[in-house]
Amino acid sequence: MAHEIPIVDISDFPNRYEAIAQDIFRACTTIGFFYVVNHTVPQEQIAEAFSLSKEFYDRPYEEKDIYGSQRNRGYVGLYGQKLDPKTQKRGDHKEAFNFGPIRHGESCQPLPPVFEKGKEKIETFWRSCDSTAQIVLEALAIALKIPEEEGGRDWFKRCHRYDAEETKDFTLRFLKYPRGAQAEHKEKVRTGAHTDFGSITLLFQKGVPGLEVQASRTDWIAAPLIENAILVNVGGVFEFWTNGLFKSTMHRVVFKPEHQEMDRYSIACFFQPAGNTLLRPIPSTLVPKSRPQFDEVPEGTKDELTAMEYLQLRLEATYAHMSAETRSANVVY
Ligand SMILES: O=C(O)CCC(=O)C(=O)O
Ligand SMILES: [Fe+2]
Repeated sequence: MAHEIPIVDISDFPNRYEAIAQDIFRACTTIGFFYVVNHTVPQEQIAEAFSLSKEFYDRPYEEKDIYGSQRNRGYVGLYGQKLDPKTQKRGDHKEAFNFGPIRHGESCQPLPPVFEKGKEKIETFWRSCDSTAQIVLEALAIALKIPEEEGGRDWFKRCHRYDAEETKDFTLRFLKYPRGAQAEHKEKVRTGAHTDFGSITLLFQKGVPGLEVQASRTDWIAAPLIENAILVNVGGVFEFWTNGLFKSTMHRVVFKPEHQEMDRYSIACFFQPAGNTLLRPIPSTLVPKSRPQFDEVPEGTKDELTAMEYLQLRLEATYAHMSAETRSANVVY
C-alpha cells in the first residue's frame, strides 16, 4: 500500500495519454489520492478565488447567514456539518460556502454581494478546474480500457458535462478554518474523517496545511502543500462504478500548531455525474465481478443507486445532527 501521495504530470495529454493514464490508474487503485502538476488552472485564477473567499469570510456572521445553506447550496457556519457523524461529538470546526454551477454568468442560487460581483471570475476558475477534471476522467476511461462501442475514452466525460442541466450537482466549496479555538473545540479533528460523495474532487490548499489521508486504511499521513499542484481524490461514485477497484480514501482536517495563529483556507471542487446515472459496474474487464459491501450507505440499501440517490444518502447523514428544518432544507431535491 502506497504511503506517499504520488505526483502526476498531466502536460501534453494528447501525446502522453498512455503514461498519464497508467500513473493515475495506479494512484486510484492504491491510495486514492494524487497531485496533478502542469494542469489547466492558472495560478492567478486560483489566487482570485482565494481572495474572493477571504473577502466573503471577513464579513460579519449575520451577513453570511442570510445566504444560509439550502439544498447544500450556500453558507454553512461553524459546526454546521458533521462529516464523520458516527464519531464526532460536535460538527466540523469550519465555515463553508457551497456553489452550484455558474453558467454564462447565471448562478443557480442567490449569491452574497462579494460573490455576485466576482461570479465571472468564479465561473472562469471553475471551468478551468473542469478542464483538468476532464483530462483525469478521460485518462481513467483509457486506463480502464472501456470498449470503443461502449463509449471508450469518453465514457466518464459524457456524464460530466459542465453545461448540461443534469449535472446540477457539481459543487464548488470555499472553506475557512478560523484560527485558534482548539482548546474550546476540544477535538483534534476539524473536518471529520470522511470519503467524498462524488466521482473526483480537486482540492486547493492555501499556505496552511492540515489535511490528512488514511493511506493504508489505518495510518494517517499528511497531504503536504505542493506548489502549483492540485490534489485530486476519488469519491464514492468510483468505488461503486469499479466494484471497489478504485479507492475512495478517508481524509480529514486536523488542528496543527500553526492553526492557533493562522486561518486556513481551502477550495474543493466536487465533480458528480448526471443525477440519473446508475452506479452500476462500468464496462471494463478490469473491474472485479463481485460487489463489495459499501460501508457508506446503510445496510439494505438497494444495489443500484443513481448518482443523485447516493448523494442524497450521504448528505442526509452529514446534516442529521442539525434541526429538522435545516436538515430537510439541505437534502430535499
Ligand atoms: O479543507 C480541506 O482541506 C478538505 C475538505 C474536504 O475534504 C471536503 O470538504 O470534502
Ligand atoms: Fe473531502
